[in-house]
Amino acid sequence: MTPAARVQTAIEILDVIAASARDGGAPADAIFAEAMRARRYAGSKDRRAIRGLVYDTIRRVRSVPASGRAAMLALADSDAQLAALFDGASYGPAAITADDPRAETGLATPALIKLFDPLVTKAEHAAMLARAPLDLRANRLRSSRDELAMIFPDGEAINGLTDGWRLPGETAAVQNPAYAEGQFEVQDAASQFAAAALAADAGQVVIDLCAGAGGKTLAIASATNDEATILACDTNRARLQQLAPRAHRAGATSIETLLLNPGQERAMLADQMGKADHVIVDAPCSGSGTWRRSPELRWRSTPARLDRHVADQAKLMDIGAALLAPGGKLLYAVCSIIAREGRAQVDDFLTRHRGWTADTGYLPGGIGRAAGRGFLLTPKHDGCDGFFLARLTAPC
Ligand SMILES: C[S@@+](CC[C@H](N)C(=O)[O-])C[C@H]1O[C@@H](n2cnc3c(N)ncnc32)[C@H](O)[C@@H]1O
Repeated sequence: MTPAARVQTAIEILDVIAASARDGGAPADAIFAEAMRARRYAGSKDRRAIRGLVYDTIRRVRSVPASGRAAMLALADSDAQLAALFDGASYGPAAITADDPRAETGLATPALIKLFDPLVTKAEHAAMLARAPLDLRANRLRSSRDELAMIFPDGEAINGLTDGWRLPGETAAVQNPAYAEGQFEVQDAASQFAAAALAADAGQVVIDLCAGAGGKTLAIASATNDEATILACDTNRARLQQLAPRAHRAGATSIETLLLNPGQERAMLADQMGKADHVIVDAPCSGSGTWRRSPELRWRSTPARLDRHVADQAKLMDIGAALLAPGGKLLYAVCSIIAREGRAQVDDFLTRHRGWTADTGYLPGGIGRAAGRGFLLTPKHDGCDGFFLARLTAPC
């Protein structure tokens, strides 16, 4: 493909990504993969170049653009070589005209930035879109961080994490046979801190209320030497179904799964009420802490979607609280830096639930900053995804 044809292809893919972001459809990665399947004539160099153009554009444009072309032109405005490819050649983009619209650039819209936690000042913004490293978590049931260090000598330990091993972002770690052998999982440091903050012990009952594909469930099984009783729940069948093969690979046998029907969570969990030692609510959220990995989430953010997340989070925290035995611990976690999903959510919970207390001291020294009655981790301060955590103790 000519360089101009690659640009035009990237524009067409961006059109689909933008439409999907507006409608809440498939994520950018899936759209890109599908677009490449449909263009078998594109070689690996073409694919790499197109991917670079698509993601550089998404990083540059702050909200869903009117068109792929308007988005690409916003990138071309700061790249003369790219702008020169808009020359009207066949298969390339049409020449730039005086009234060609541009998408707006930046981290996020001013309205969205206003919703950030006060700790997320302007000095934090650049890191929120910087390229992320690849973090691994050694599975103690099959391996150790020292073994990962031998397999991936280019990596480094992660401050505060016994099992974490950090690699350059482009490392194809999952192609290493050690992955199929269950020696490690790919898991951002923030999620590893969250699972460790639960501090569950062997013999205890743990409920992971929003287990998804089980990232944190597996970390808990590893940390408890597979000797806790873990119930992993989710309303998303496709995600939850991924947990059994992952647990098998990891050698974890202490996990049961329960697919919940939305709206019937309490009834379906009736047998478990008041019994758990620990509940983790890793709630659905804006994902605003993960923009460096999924920059197109900025394009998906709307006030209505945020309102829905905030309502779901409150509901799930209340269910989590009801599942706990007296004195049990609720770990609330969201990969978000938006105050309504973090500190404000916890304040509201503590207003609704008298007698509960907010814990401290569950993060390693130097990790996270107090954000109300929880803690906020950010890419700049902590070198991981943006994450809000709060550990709350039920009255005895
Ligand atoms: C942030 S993700 C969880 C990620 C997962 N814990 C991990 O570590 O990989 C949030 C999950 O909440 C689930 N969810 C949404 N509403 C739910 C509900 N009412 N009950 C249980 N799970 C729900 C979503 O399907 C999604 O998998």
